[in-house]
Amino acid sequence: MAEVEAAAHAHQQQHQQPALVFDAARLSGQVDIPQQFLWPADESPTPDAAEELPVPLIDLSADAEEVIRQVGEACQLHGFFQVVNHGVDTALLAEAHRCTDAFFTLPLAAKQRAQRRQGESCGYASSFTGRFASKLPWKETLSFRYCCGSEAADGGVAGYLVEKLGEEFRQHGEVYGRYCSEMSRLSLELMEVLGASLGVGRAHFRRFFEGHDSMMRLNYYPPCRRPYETLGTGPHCDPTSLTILHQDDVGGLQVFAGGRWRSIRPHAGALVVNIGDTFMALSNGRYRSCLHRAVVNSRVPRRSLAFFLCPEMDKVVRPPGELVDAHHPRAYPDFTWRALLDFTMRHYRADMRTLEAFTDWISRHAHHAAGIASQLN
Ligand SMILES: C=C1C[C@]23C[C@@]1(O)CC[C@H]2[C@@]12CC[C@H](O)[C@@](C)(C(=O)O1)[C@H]2[C@@H]3C(=O)O
Ligand SMILES: O=C(O)CCC(=O)C(=O)O
Ligand SMILES: [Fe+2]
Repeated sequence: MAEVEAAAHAHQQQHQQPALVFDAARLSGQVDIPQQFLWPADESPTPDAAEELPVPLIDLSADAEEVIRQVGEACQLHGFFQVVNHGVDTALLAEAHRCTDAFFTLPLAAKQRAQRRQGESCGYASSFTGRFASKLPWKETLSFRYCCGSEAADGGVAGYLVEKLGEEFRQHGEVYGRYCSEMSRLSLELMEVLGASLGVGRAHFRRFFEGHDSMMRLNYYPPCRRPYETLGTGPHCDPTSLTILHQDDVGGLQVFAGGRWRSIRPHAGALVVNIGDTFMALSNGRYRSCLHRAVVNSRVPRRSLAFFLCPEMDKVVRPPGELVDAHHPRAYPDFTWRALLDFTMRHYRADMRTLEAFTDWISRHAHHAAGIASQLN
């Protein structure tokens, strides 16, 4: 069994506790919550509303040079920006949120039909109770794969939902399938902008991500009576390449920038985009993957829809030659997304140091740990 999951399991056995289940319908109303959900004081959110982070709202229909400049500036600073006029129908956004509500308000047993199995990244996870022994996130998630190279036009999304939840979820699966296709289109467009802003041309990263093997995660944060001692999503950098997030109007996303936590206020119709660790490596460290988290509140549930662009599993992650020179030596070794995903699923709880820890791990465990069959750099 993998270390992080084994830790939770061993902890439960050692203390003779029954396996912890995050039954949101029950826990939401309780003041007395299991200690596994309580975060240490130095990591928990402060009651004073975090000040807002000024994240540029980039109009994708504006002048191309201006878009490239704004994206480049944000990515060098903290790696977060928002986009409007992105071409994603607001009715589709609303529909995806409705389907998300319908799923998470089902009885626990019905959601558990899609239970994520140990070592897998897809399926229903109620707070990762089987995976971590402490600092549990106050949320439920449903994750599935969107495979751009798949024969199915929807990347296999509807088929997955029907397989796990039954025929009555086909229509929801089709909605998420359309949503993912739109995210796929938008993320490839953004890859062109990122390539242009890094001076390697529009085609480079678009080509790299053609046939991508991505992931969609629906996050559902129930209200919590102890919002200043819990966290919806703990501090982490996304290990993936590019994240496109749509948050509802509740608010809760915070970014650690300029030495403090600041919030990204919801903006109707806007999508929040951030650079992940894998793109930070592809840009040879030029663009930043930034620490972020989600806080919860005592009043209302919060939803967010996250699309994580990921390369094909065995594609070698290596920056283009133009980004490597005497002043900019290689910041990270070659690796595959399969190896980094495996590292975060089995050996390391994602945080702000994931990429450094992964680099150390590769150097300590021979180069096959990077997923590269024949070359070391
Ligand atoms: C509280 C947490 C949520 C998270 C696990 C974590 O401890 C901090 C990292 C988060 C992260 C980031 C990478 C993956 O997206 C994820 C599924 C994981 O394994 O670690 C998430 C977890 C999450 O989103 O709930
Ligand atoms: O819900 C949010 O606003 C953030 C979620 C997140 O960071 C993630 O799913 O990786
Ligand atoms: Fe994230």
